[in-house]
Amino acid sequence: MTAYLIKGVSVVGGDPTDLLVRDGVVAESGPGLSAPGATVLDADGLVALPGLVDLHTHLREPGREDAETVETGSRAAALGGYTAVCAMANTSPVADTAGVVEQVWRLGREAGLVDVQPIGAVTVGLAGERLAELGAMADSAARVRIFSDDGHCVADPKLMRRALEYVKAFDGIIAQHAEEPRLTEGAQMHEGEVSTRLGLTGWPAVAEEAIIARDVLLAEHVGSRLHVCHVSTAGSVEVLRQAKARGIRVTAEVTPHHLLLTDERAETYDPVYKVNPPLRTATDIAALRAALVEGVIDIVATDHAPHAVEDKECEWAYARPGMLGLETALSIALDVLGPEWDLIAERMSRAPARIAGLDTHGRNPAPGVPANLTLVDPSARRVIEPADLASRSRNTPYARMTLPGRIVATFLRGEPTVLDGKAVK
Ligand SMILES: NC(=O)N[C@@H](CC(=O)O)C(=O)O
Repeated sequence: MTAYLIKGVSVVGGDPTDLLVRDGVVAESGPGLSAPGATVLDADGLVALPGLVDLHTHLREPGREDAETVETGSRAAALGGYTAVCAMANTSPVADTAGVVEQVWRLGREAGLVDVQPIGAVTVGLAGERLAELGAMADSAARVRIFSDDGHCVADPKLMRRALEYVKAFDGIIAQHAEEPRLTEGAQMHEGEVSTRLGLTGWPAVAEEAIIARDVLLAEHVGSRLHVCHVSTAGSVEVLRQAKARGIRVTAEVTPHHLLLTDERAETYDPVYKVNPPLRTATDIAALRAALVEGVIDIVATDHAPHAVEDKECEWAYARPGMLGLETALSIALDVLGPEWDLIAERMSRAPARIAGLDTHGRNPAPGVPANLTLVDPSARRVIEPADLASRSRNTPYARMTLPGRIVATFLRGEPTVLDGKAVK
């Protein structure tokens, strides 16, 4: 196994130092290290972060390998600075059995570019009618701890209660896609001034907030762990703030796109901006950013949602919701938060690793820590070219935008998955 001596790197924003990566761990750190035989990487001006961890990735395999595979999504993740991703269950077949979650887990190991931790479905076929085999998925080789019907809300309160009760036995989590379906029938975008002007059916903020309010109370009642996917409204932030103040065991994520883009993008009628939950208003964005800094929202998660060309390049009403995220997330975080490295490390690596129970991830590079880390050039600026992305899909909302920051290298257990900004395999 090659050793790597990373020279002059700022670890999570600290003073420049050297890191020796050997045998899968950070073996030594400190200024002026030497290591005969090690490959030297000049990291002058670069920042080392713990490898990013994405709690919300759609890898599309099995079923829609034309949009993404475990391998192409893993490569996109590594290029984005990630060392672990949690793969959502809305595949075809749905990841609602031990067999399917083990298949996804095994494909992740074979690709070997990031650790792929499957999420299991809450209900059979995501149909919202009866619980999937949560225990069998938890006991499987994939050791599933997070369950989600993402793409669909677990709308039935009794089923949601049962799911929360069931996973409590093994300290599992229900990750809810908070959308009261009766309030979003036919919805095409955020309900507000822009939807009225465009004449598109709206997805009101209350459809999200009502489910979060219900679910935090259910989680409190049952004493179980709830995670709220892709929080998108200022009102949701207030519900979460109150829930946390009451000591309810709830965590929440926000996506990069909900931190940056508003519903005015729909004026272009370009379906690349169609997403669930929809892009909201500048007021919502301000509240989400503040909540992320404050910790009311725990993490940034990408909701990387690749879609094939025919599912995206069509009329707005027929386009699938969702946008790419893995290869641009860190740049958006830098743009939105500035070079707040400890905050970025916490919200994009340490906290998601803790929530998901991924013990070998989410630790600042230091002697003895598994070498899951990424090196960022904060001074670089890059123009996003969809054709250059490693994802099999092209539905990035940031096409031709100039964004700050570039991932120079990513290490998974001491082995580079990305070097010089390029995937190693
Ligand atoms: N976030 C999205 O807009 N899309 C998700 C599922 C979903 O939440 O609708 C997808 O799987 O494509």
